[in-house]
Amino acid sequence: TELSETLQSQDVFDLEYAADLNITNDGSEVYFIRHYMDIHSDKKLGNIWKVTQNGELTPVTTGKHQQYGMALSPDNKRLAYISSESGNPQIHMQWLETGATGQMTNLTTAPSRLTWSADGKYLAFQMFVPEKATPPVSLPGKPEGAEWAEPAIYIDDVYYRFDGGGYTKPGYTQIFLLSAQGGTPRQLTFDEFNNNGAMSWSQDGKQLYFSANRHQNFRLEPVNTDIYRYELASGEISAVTDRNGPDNQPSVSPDGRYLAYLGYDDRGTNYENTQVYVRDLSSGKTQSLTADLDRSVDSLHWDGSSRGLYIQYDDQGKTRVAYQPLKGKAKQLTDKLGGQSYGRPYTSSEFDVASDGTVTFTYSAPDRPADVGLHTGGKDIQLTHLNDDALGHKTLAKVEEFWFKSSADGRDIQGWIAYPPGFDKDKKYPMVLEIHGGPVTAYGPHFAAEIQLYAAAGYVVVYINPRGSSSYGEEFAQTIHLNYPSQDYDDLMSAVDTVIDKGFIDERELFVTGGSGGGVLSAWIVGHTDRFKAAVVAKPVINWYSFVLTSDFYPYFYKYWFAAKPWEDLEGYMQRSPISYVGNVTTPTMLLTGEADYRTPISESEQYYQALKLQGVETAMVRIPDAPHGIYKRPSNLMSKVEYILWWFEQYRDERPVKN
Ligand SMILES: CSCC[C@H](NC=O)C(=O)N[C@@H](C)C(=O)N[C@@H](CO)C(=O)O
Repeated sequence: TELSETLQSQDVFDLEYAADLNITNDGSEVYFIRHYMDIHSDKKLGNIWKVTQNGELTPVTTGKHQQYGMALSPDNKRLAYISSESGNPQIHMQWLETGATGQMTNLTTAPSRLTWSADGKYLAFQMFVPEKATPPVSLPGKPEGAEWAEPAIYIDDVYYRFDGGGYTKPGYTQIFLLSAQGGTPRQLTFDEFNNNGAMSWSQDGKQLYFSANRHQNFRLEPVNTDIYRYELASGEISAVTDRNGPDNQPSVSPDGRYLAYLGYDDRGTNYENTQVYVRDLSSGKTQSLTADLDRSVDSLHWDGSSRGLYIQYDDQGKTRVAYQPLKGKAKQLTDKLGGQSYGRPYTSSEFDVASDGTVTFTYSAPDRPADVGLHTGGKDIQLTHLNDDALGHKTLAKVEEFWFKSSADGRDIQGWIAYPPGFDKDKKYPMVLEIHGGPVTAYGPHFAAEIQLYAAAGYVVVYINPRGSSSYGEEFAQTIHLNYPSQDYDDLMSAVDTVIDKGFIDERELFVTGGSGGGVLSAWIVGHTDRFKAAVVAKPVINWYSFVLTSDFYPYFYKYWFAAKPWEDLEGYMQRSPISYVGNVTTPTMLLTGEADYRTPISESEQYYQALKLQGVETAMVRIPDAPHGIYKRPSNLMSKVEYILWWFEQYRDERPVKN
């Protein structure tokens, strides 16, 4: 295969994908955000497009903007969305019959969660309301015009920085009401809670349901959200749910009788199945519809007749939509969802449903990021082909599923092999083992620029869902509760052995990389075996003690991933930390992390780098300036990541290019 016909790292700027799918009531049209990568700003931008059932595409908005958060009005005549075209994010509206568009707000911070009332007269939305920060100290004696250093920053909140959001400012997210005619939004909530979960109106418009964590100790009980009811007439807020555990995504049925929501009883483990609950709003009687599913439901939409719900959940690396009636068994509709996580092959998708039951969803294929798909008449139809222009003439890696037994206990584990373009089974290839993070997430047969680029460089790429991954049920995910890393290491090694046994891998040319939880496991691997020629450990946790005390979401991590606080169980923390095994490492190991990663802070990578230096192991550190945990979010950072990983591996290939 000619090199020009395979994927090159700069091609990531040509990728597009669909998001924010909104289907019209009659199912004839789907509005969606067509995301694209802007090579000048190095950012993902997006405009609204419309696609009909026969695949006819029309632009709805245009311009180099970030447009998102789209919500089609109940009568399908207007489209509300958030756009940054005036310089900062504002609510905009388009009247679809005339194409007239208006900026509806002049807000000082970014709006989110646009939610139409059933009569189309109002939009509820949320916005952060800053509070005045008064530093406890002010310096005396500054002469007029003097240029002193920036003032010291005083912090006293539990959450003082968030990955991807930077250092926090004092204040809370509040709920607002905007007339669909525009004008001044009215603030509905004022208290010292983040009223920031999903919202749903009662059908008569008198109440607004929302989810939030409004417990006094909410900062240290990070997953204990509940559903609340806001009375528009009085401003009164009352709790609808009250259990220990998350309750979110409230959704009132079209006939106004029921409230559906998602949640689980918090048993303090690393994972519980998220179930669908339905409450009869007059009797208060509540039932779980998915207690027997043994999968986590990620989203739901009511059937137009209020007789059941369409639900989305991950299953063995794929994402499904099923119809779950209020009484009786679920009916599977499609398993073709995915494609929104275009860097690595995580499950990531969304769907919407028309009144007649036509389902639109993000259509996944291993060789394309998310397109718009439709499920109608029992069939799946791919409505858009957003990347055929950029990728259609390229030879991409074929992705093949395989199952194998883990050497630890014979457990069945699922994985995928991505074959280099022009693959010949009679030749021997180098292998890259690529490991996902989470750790409770799932990879699947979805497009991933990183996997495709390693394959385009000539590697057979192997990725699996080791024990602890989601999409296989509660027992599988809980296997690593207080036990990570553990036999997931054996699962990974068994995958390598299984693929070697197929006969086309050069056993001397094994490489390993992984990010975040996958960084933990790749560092664990080099501390436990020397069978890999080189490794790249991306954005890892190296030392659980320091991770819990530097990561943004620390009240969660110490509580759900460990039996005690770090100082109460030093031995347990260190026994599970890759740093404890650095003395065994001989594999050349490079670190790669964003400097603004507040999830797995770069200090984790620095510890390993310095330890490897002290050990005399070949190492290097790649720091990506300003990049948060999601390194891939700026296309050039995704390019840097892949180019550095491939470069590091090439240094240790037998027939390698001359080292510069
Ligand atoms: C309820 S927060 C749990 C942590 C969170 N899990 C979801 O992915 C997380 O951020 N984990 C990181 C340590 C991690 O491994 N992230 C993965 C997957 O998102 C990554 O590849 O970045």
